[in-house]
Amino acid sequence: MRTSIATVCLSGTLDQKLVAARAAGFDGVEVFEPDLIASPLSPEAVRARAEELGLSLDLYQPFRDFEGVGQELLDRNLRRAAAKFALMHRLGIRTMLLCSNVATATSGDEHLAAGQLRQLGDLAERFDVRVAYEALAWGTFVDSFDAAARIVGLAAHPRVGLCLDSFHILSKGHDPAGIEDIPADRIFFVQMADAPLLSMDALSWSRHHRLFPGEGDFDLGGFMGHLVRTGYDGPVSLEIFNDTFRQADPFATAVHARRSLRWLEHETAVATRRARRGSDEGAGSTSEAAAVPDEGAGAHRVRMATTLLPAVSPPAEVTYVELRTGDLRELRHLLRQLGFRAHGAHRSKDVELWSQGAARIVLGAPEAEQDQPTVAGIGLSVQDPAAGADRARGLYAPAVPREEASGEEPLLGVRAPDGSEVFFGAVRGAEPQWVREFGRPDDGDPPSIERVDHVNLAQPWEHFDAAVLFFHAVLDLRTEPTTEVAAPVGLIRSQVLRSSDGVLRVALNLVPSGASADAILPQHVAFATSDALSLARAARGRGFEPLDIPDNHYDDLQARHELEPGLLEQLRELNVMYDRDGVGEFLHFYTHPVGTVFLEVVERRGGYAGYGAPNAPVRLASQYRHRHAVRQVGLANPVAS
Ligand SMILES: O=C(O)c1ccc(O)c(O)c1
Ligand SMILES: [Mg+2]
Repeated sequence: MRTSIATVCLSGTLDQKLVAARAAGFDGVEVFEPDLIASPLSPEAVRARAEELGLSLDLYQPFRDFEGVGQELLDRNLRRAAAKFALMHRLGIRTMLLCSNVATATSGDEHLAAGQLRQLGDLAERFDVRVAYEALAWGTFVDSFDAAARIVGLAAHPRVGLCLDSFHILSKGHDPAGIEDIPADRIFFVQMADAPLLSMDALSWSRHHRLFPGEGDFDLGGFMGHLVRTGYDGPVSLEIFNDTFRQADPFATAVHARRSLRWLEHETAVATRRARRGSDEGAGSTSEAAAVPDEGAGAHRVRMATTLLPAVSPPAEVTYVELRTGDLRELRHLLRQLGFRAHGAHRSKDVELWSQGAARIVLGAPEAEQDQPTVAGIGLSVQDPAAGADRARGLYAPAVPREEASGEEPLLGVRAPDGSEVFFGAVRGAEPQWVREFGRPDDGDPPSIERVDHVNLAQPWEHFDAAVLFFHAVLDLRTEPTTEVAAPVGLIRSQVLRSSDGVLRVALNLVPSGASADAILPQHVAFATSDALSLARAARGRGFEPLDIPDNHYDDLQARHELEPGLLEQLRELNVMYDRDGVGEFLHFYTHPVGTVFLEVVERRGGYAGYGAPNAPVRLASQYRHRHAVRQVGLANPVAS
């Protein structure tokens, strides 16, 4: 699959955009006109730069408001087009994008538009270029790909074809299956964009909220399946108008973009194979060959070569979560109060292990000087660790180097966009083999915590969407609807992703921009228990002081849920929070924050599937007060050590 990216997706200068696109491995770019106009590089210099980098310049865009106009304006539009065709000639670009008219069209007559496009085609022929007509979702008369396809069909000019943009088609709810009726040689260009389902006007949605494939709500794998069945074999390009990516580092965004297309290529390979299942070929090979036999007259012919990624290795267990901080004393203290046992130090690495049931916390010092604790990594056991790591690396996730002394279990690590690590290890009986590389656990009460329930990772604004894509593409975690939580420092956007069986649940939180200095970064590990109240009581017996929850919360709970008085009093006494959904109940309590990290204990009763979202504002306000109080008295949290 040939890949391309519109320069509008990236921040920086035109030259930086070209270098970033190449560095991320794109084959080509779409030159967005404002980027060229603002550049000090001549068109010839841009062409030379692209050649030097080994990038093709696939498209010049956009040309606007051409068709459906009166004769006088048409003449002017043709002169305007001639100037741009001459410019394209200097750039060495063969295809121009023409957006359907949103401003000057006075007629919706498709024969009139087609005749005008035919004249544009004649002009394009003189400059040896071609025109790809794209229906914008907010076009005055032409706002659907089938209308654009009819007009292109009527124009019947070899230099006039279509640009298909998934956003304009899917945002309007149009059925992309109709793409299969378009002759492949009429599809000149394809732009892929994802987006969250929002209720707003299409123009604002398109200009500000597009996302890279795999990050939004559109079925782009299905879209691509229709596309490849036409026989289209041209570039598949990304055109993502998005306020965040316009500000983020272009090199990071380009890698992120490339990962999204690699994922989409895989989904396309899957969709193509699924459509052809039952036919004899394809089942075993990983490459969807370009030369699929023609299945007779009228049959769709797949020509695009798409390659599968190694299969997802679904997590069988979260084997550990790694926390790093310069001062481990407070975390040790909290773990002990919650009933964890210390295994002591690793035999060759500078980390220590704490465990309870199958919940394991690895504590270590930060890689670089850093005072705030962080959730630094997640360990997973999977059936095929090598395949899991290969898939991640196939999706451009950097490998994390790790040394193993002889006899130690190999773990394969990759780095997520925010720098945290995901390690793959083998599934082995009751306990991972590496546990024995630490000391034997000290004595303690029988475990009340069973395992890690979920991990909550704070994401800086520029990594949030990349992290969603990373966890979705690498581990096939599925997104749940995003929620917004009101905190004293601003609105926190939260996105939960989970494996189909719920073994791995990751909640990503978008830290409000500008709030970082004083914000409680919502980063934590939650442990599952079958009896939160007993655990809270036992912890209190070990001196544990939970995060204090205001009485108002309990009064509100009572009003909403009419709890049995006995339960309500226990919740209130132990600072345990409560929620209920259609199927079950949720009891949960928190430690106070240690810097930016805290711990949570959760009990899911009767299949409760959520995370206590209604309680999050209360919890965030308590954490904020705690932090504020700590600051005011200028003390670290009391530590008995
Ligand atoms: O928002 C726009 O104007 C615009 C321009 C060019 C495109 O390809 C597109 O999809 C939208
Ligand atoms: Mg477009």
